[in-house]
Amino acid sequence: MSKDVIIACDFNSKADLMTFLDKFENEDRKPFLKVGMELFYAEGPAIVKEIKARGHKIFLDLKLHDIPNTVKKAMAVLSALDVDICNLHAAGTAAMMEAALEGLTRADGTRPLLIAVTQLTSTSEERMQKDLLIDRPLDEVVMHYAKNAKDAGLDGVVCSPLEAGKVKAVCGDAFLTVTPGVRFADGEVGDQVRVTTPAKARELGSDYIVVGRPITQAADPVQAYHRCIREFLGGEVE
Ligand SMILES: O=c1ccn([C@@H]2O[C@H](COP(=O)(O)O)[C@@H](O)[C@H]2O)c(=O)[nH]1
Repeated sequence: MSKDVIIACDFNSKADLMTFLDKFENEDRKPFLKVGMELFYAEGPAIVKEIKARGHKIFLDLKLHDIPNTVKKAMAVLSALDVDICNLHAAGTAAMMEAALEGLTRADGTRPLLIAVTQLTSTSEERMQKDLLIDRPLDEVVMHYAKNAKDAGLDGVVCSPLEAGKVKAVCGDAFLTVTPGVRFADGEVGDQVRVTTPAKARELGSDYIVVGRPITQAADPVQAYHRCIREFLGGEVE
Protein backbone atom coordinates (compact mmCIF):
# COMPACT_ATOMS: atom_id res chain seq x y z
CA MET A 1 0.00 0.00 0.00
CA SER A 2 1.28 3.46 -0.84
CA LYS A 3 1.06 6.54 1.36
CA ASP A 4 -2.24 8.39 1.35
CA VAL A 5 -4.57 10.81 3.07
CA ILE A 6 -7.61 9.12 4.64
CA ILE A 7 -10.65 11.36 5.20
CA ALA A 8 -12.48 10.61 8.48
CA CYS A 9 -16.16 10.70 7.45
CA ASP A 10 -17.60 11.45 10.86
CA PHE A 11 -21.19 12.08 9.78
CA ASN A 12 -24.33 10.72 11.41
CA SER A 13 -26.35 10.06 8.28
CA LYS A 14 -26.00 8.75 4.77
CA ALA A 15 -27.51 12.01 3.50
CA ASP A 16 -24.73 14.11 5.08
CA LEU A 17 -22.07 11.71 3.83
CA MET A 18 -23.41 11.81 0.27
CA THR A 19 -23.64 15.61 0.29
CA PHE A 20 -19.96 15.61 1.30
CA LEU A 21 -18.88 12.98 -1.27
CA ASP A 22 -20.73 14.73 -4.08
CA LYS A 23 -18.27 17.62 -3.71
CA PHE A 24 -15.52 15.20 -4.84
CA GLU A 25 -17.48 13.98 -7.87
CA ASN A 26 -15.16 15.59 -10.43
CA GLU A 27 -11.92 14.50 -8.74
CA ASP A 28 -9.53 12.22 -10.61
CA ARG A 29 -8.50 10.39 -7.46
CA LYS A 30 -11.18 8.81 -5.28
CA PRO A 31 -10.34 9.75 -1.68
CA PHE A 32 -9.57 6.93 0.77
CA LEU A 33 -12.31 7.17 3.42
CA LYS A 34 -12.58 6.26 7.08
CA VAL A 35 -15.93 5.03 8.38
CA GLY A 36 -16.07 5.29 12.16
CA MET A 37 -18.54 4.50 14.90
CA GLU A 38 -20.83 7.47 14.28
CA LEU A 39 -21.64 6.64 10.67
CA PHE A 40 -21.56 2.86 11.12
CA TYR A 41 -23.90 2.94 14.13
CA ALA A 42 -26.26 5.29 12.29
CA GLU A 43 -26.37 3.50 8.94
CA GLY A 44 -25.09 -0.05 9.51
CA PRO A 45 -23.03 -2.22 7.14
CA ALA A 46 -25.03 -1.02 4.11
CA ILE A 47 -23.13 2.28 4.16
CA VAL A 48 -19.83 0.45 3.76
CA LYS A 49 -21.15 -1.45 0.75
CA GLU A 50 -22.45 1.78 -0.77
CA ILE A 51 -19.12 3.59 -0.38
CA LYS A 52 -17.27 0.58 -1.78
CA ALA A 53 -19.60 0.56 -4.79
CA ARG A 54 -18.59 4.20 -5.43
CA GLY A 55 -14.98 3.02 -5.72
CA HIS A 56 -13.43 4.30 -2.49
CA LYS A 57 -10.97 2.41 -0.30
CA ILE A 58 -12.23 2.10 3.27
CA PHE A 59 -10.63 2.08 6.70
CA LEU A 60 -13.36 0.72 9.02
CA ASP A 61 -12.46 2.29 12.36
CA LEU A 62 -14.61 0.42 14.90
CA LYS A 63 -11.82 -0.20 17.44
CA LEU A 64 -12.95 -3.65 18.57
CA HIS A 65 -11.91 -4.71 22.07
CA ASP A 66 -13.45 -7.74 23.84
CA ILE A 67 -12.67 -11.31 24.77
CA PRO A 68 -10.89 -13.25 21.99
CA ASN A 69 -13.91 -15.35 20.96
CA THR A 70 -16.18 -12.30 20.56
CA VAL A 71 -13.55 -10.34 18.64
CA LYS A 72 -12.89 -13.30 16.34
CA LYS A 73 -16.57 -13.69 15.46
CA ALA A 74 -17.14 -9.97 15.01
CA MET A 75 -14.09 -9.71 12.76
CA ALA A 76 -15.43 -12.57 10.62
CA VAL A 77 -18.59 -10.51 10.04
CA LEU A 78 -16.57 -7.37 9.20
CA SER A 79 -14.29 -9.30 6.88
CA ALA A 80 -17.26 -10.05 4.62
CA LEU A 81 -17.67 -6.29 4.06
CA ASP A 82 -14.42 -6.33 2.08
CA VAL A 83 -12.94 -3.16 3.57
CA ASP A 84 -9.24 -2.37 3.20
CA ILE A 85 -8.29 -1.78 6.84
CA CYS A 86 -9.94 -2.85 10.13
CA ASN A 87 -8.79 -2.14 13.66
CA LEU A 88 -8.72 -3.11 17.31
CA HIS A 89 -8.83 -0.64 20.15
CA ALA A 90 -5.68 -1.16 22.16
CA ALA A 91 -2.92 -3.42 21.00
CA GLY A 92 -3.87 -5.51 24.03
CA THR A 93 -3.41 -9.19 24.72
CA ALA A 94 -1.79 -11.43 22.15
CA ALA A 95 -4.79 -13.79 22.42
CA MET A 96 -7.24 -11.07 21.36
CA MET A 97 -5.07 -9.87 18.48
CA GLU A 98 -4.46 -13.40 17.20
CA ALA A 99 -8.18 -14.19 17.43
CA ALA A 100 -8.94 -11.02 15.45
CA LEU A 101 -6.57 -12.10 12.69
CA GLU A 102 -8.15 -15.55 12.61
CA GLY A 103 -11.65 -14.10 12.34
CA LEU A 104 -10.65 -11.68 9.59
CA THR A 105 -8.97 -14.29 7.41
CA ARG A 106 -11.30 -15.57 4.68
CA ALA A 107 -11.50 -19.14 3.38
CA ASP A 108 -9.21 -18.19 0.46
CA GLY A 109 -6.54 -16.84 2.85
CA THR A 110 -7.10 -13.15 2.04
CA ARG A 111 -8.03 -10.54 4.66
CA PRO A 112 -8.17 -6.77 5.19
CA LEU A 113 -5.16 -5.17 6.88
CA LEU A 114 -5.45 -5.23 10.67
CA ILE A 115 -4.05 -2.48 12.87
CA ALA A 116 -4.47 -1.56 16.55
CA VAL A 117 -4.66 1.71 18.43
CA THR A 118 -1.68 2.38 20.71
CA GLN A 119 -2.83 5.41 22.71
CA LEU A 120 -5.58 7.68 21.40
CA THR A 121 -4.19 10.89 19.91
CA SER A 122 -6.48 12.85 22.24
CA THR A 123 -4.58 11.47 25.26
CA SER A 124 -1.71 13.38 26.85
CA GLU A 125 1.00 11.72 28.89
CA GLU A 126 -0.36 13.43 32.00
CA ARG A 127 -3.95 12.15 31.47
CA MET A 128 -2.69 8.66 30.60
CA GLN A 129 -0.74 8.51 33.85
CA LYS A 130 -3.46 10.07 36.04
CA ASP A 131 -6.64 8.62 34.49
CA LEU A 132 -5.40 5.30 33.16
CA LEU A 133 -2.77 4.71 35.86
CA ILE A 134 -0.17 3.86 33.24
CA ASP A 135 2.89 5.13 35.03
CA ARG A 136 5.31 5.26 32.08
CA PRO A 137 6.39 7.80 29.48
CA LEU A 138 3.77 7.92 26.70
CA ASP A 139 6.32 7.15 23.97
CA GLU A 140 7.38 4.00 25.82
CA VAL A 141 3.74 2.84 26.06
CA VAL A 142 3.13 3.47 22.35
CA MET A 143 6.29 1.54 21.40
CA HIS A 144 5.37 -1.33 23.74
CA TYR A 145 1.88 -1.65 22.24
CA ALA A 146 3.30 -1.38 18.72
CA LYS A 147 5.78 -4.18 19.47
CA ASN A 148 2.95 -6.34 20.91
CA ALA A 149 0.90 -5.76 17.76
CA LYS A 150 3.83 -6.64 15.53
CA ASP A 151 4.59 -9.81 17.53
CA ALA A 152 0.92 -10.89 17.22
CA GLY A 153 1.16 -10.59 13.42
CA LEU A 154 -0.76 -7.33 12.93
CA ASP A 155 0.06 -5.07 9.98
CA GLY A 156 0.50 -1.83 11.89
CA VAL A 157 -0.82 0.59 14.47
CA VAL A 158 -2.74 3.81 14.93
CA CYS A 159 -0.54 6.39 16.63
CA SER A 160 0.25 10.08 16.40
CA PRO A 161 2.43 11.14 13.46
CA LEU A 162 4.81 12.34 16.16
CA GLU A 163 5.47 8.68 17.01
CA ALA A 164 5.53 7.25 13.46
CA GLY A 165 9.30 7.32 12.99
CA LYS A 166 9.96 5.76 16.39
CA VAL A 167 7.41 2.98 15.72
CA LYS A 168 9.16 2.22 12.43
CA ALA A 169 12.54 2.13 14.19
CA VAL A 170 11.18 -0.46 16.64
CA CYS A 171 8.90 -2.50 14.33
CA GLY A 172 10.49 -2.07 10.91
CA ASP A 173 9.70 0.12 7.94
CA ALA A 174 7.02 -2.18 6.51
CA PHE A 175 4.95 -1.95 9.71
CA LEU A 176 2.16 0.54 8.97
CA THR A 177 1.65 3.77 10.86
CA VAL A 178 -1.86 5.15 10.42
CA THR A 179 -1.91 8.53 12.05
CA PRO A 180 -4.78 10.79 13.12
CA GLY A 181 -3.95 13.91 15.12
CA VAL A 182 -3.27 15.97 11.99
CA ARG A 183 -3.89 19.69 11.82
CA PHE A 184 -2.93 22.49 9.44
CA ALA A 185 -0.43 24.93 10.91
CA ASP A 186 -3.15 27.59 11.00
CA GLY A 187 -5.98 25.26 12.11
CA GLU A 188 -7.84 24.51 15.32
CA VAL A 189 -6.63 21.56 17.39
CA GLY A 190 -9.97 20.84 19.15
CA ASP A 191 -9.91 17.72 21.34
CA GLN A 192 -6.73 16.30 19.78
CA VAL A 193 -3.50 16.50 21.81
CA ARG A 194 -0.62 14.78 20.04
CA VAL A 195 -0.90 16.69 16.76
CA THR A 196 1.22 17.87 13.90
CA THR A 197 0.83 19.11 10.32
CA PRO A 198 0.56 16.94 7.17
CA ALA A 199 4.02 18.14 6.10
CA LYS A 200 5.60 17.16 9.41
CA ALA A 201 3.76 13.80 9.32
CA ARG A 202 5.41 13.14 5.97
CA GLU A 203 8.83 14.08 7.35
CA LEU A 204 8.30 11.78 10.36
CA GLY A 205 7.41 8.79 8.16
CA SER A 206 3.63 8.28 8.55
CA ASP A 207 2.14 5.93 5.99
CA TYR A 208 -1.39 7.30 6.21
CA ILE A 209 -2.66 10.47 7.77
CA VAL A 210 -6.27 10.40 8.96
CA VAL A 211 -7.87 13.81 8.67
CA GLY A 212 -11.43 14.60 9.71
CA ARG A 213 -12.62 18.06 10.72
CA PRO A 214 -9.85 20.03 8.96
CA ILE A 215 -11.42 18.69 5.73
CA THR A 216 -15.07 17.93 6.58
CA GLN A 217 -15.65 21.25 8.39
CA ALA A 218 -13.64 23.39 5.97
CA ALA A 219 -15.39 26.09 3.96
CA ASP A 220 -14.08 24.28 0.87
CA PRO A 221 -13.51 20.57 1.71
CA VAL A 222 -12.05 19.74 -1.71
CA GLN A 223 -9.49 22.52 -1.40
CA ALA A 224 -8.62 21.38 2.16
CA TYR A 225 -8.19 17.80 0.88
CA HIS A 226 -5.89 19.03 -1.90
CA ARG A 227 -3.86 20.96 0.67
CA CYS A 228 -3.44 17.76 2.72
CA ILE A 229 -2.39 15.83 -0.37
CA ARG A 230 0.11 18.53 -1.37
CA GLU A 231 1.63 18.81 2.10
CA PHE A 232 1.68 15.09 2.86
CA LEU A 233 2.45 13.54 -0.51
CA GLY A 234 4.40 16.41 -2.06
CA GLY A 235 5.35 15.41 -5.59
CA GLU A 236 4.41 11.77 -5.03
CA VAL A 237 0.74 12.06 -6.01
CA GLU A 238 -0.28 9.05 -8.11
O1 LIG B 1 -6.07 7.72 18.29
C1 LIG B 1 -6.99 7.98 17.51
C2 LIG B 1 -7.73 7.01 16.87
C3 LIG B 1 -8.71 7.38 15.99
N1 LIG B 1 -8.98 8.68 15.75
C4 LIG B 1 -10.05 9.01 14.77
O2 LIG B 1 -9.49 9.80 13.71
C5 LIG B 1 -10.38 10.84 13.35
C6 LIG B 1 -9.71 12.18 13.54
O3 LIG B 1 -10.64 13.20 13.24
P1 LIG B 1 -10.26 14.76 13.38
O4 LIG B 1 -11.57 15.43 13.12
O5 LIG B 1 -9.22 15.04 12.34
O6 LIG B 1 -9.77 14.99 14.77
C7 LIG B 1 -11.66 10.65 14.16
O7 LIG B 1 -12.57 9.95 13.38
C8 LIG B 1 -11.22 9.80 15.35
O8 LIG B 1 -12.24 8.92 15.76
C9 LIG B 1 -8.28 9.65 16.40
O9 LIG B 1 -8.50 10.86 16.22
N2 LIG B 1 -7.28 9.27 17.24
